[in-house]
Amino acid sequence: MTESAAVHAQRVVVAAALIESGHLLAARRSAPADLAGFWELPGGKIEPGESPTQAVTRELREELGVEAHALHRIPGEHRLTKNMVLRAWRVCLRQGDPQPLQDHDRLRWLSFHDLYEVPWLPQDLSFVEWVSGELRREEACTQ
Ligand SMILES: Nc1nc2c([nH]c(=O)n2[C@H]2C[C@H](O)[C@@H](COP(=O)(O)OP(=O)(O)OP(=O)(O)O)O2)c(=O)[nH]1
Repeated sequence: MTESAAVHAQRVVVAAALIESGHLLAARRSAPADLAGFWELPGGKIEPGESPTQAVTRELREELGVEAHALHRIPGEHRLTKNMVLRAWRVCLRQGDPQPLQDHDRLRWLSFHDLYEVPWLPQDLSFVEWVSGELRREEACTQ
């Protein structure tokens, strides 16, 4: 890779929309100071050699102590910085009960009705909006 290509290489942050029984898992960030207290979809940066879905699985193992599987990407993306972009995946839980082991100090399972009760990071809102549509459809099917 040329020097200028390396400077412009894009780092991807993967975020997981973990949905179970009509609820989305939201995580409250504990650091850094400017993000602490805001809620997000758990995840992190893709490591060299990893696919996005492998990164989702690794991050959820590290941060929440669960085994999870990325099903498909959620449309859209958010540019975080010149070299970093946020993308999200719809994820299902395979094993375990999520715990805030790393980067977060609280977790909540949110239903369609309380999805916006927490202060989301603004950059996550388009993904939360997509999830809202999914949860509304799921709820309609179970009535
Ligand atoms: N994981 C995650 N990060 C988000 C979201 N929204 C958002 O702006 N970010 C930002 C916060 C951070 O600047 C960056 C991801 O950093 P991170 O600290 O979670 O990444 P990481 O687990 O790989 O940790 P590290 O390499 O920085 O130690 O993306 C989101 O929904 N999930």
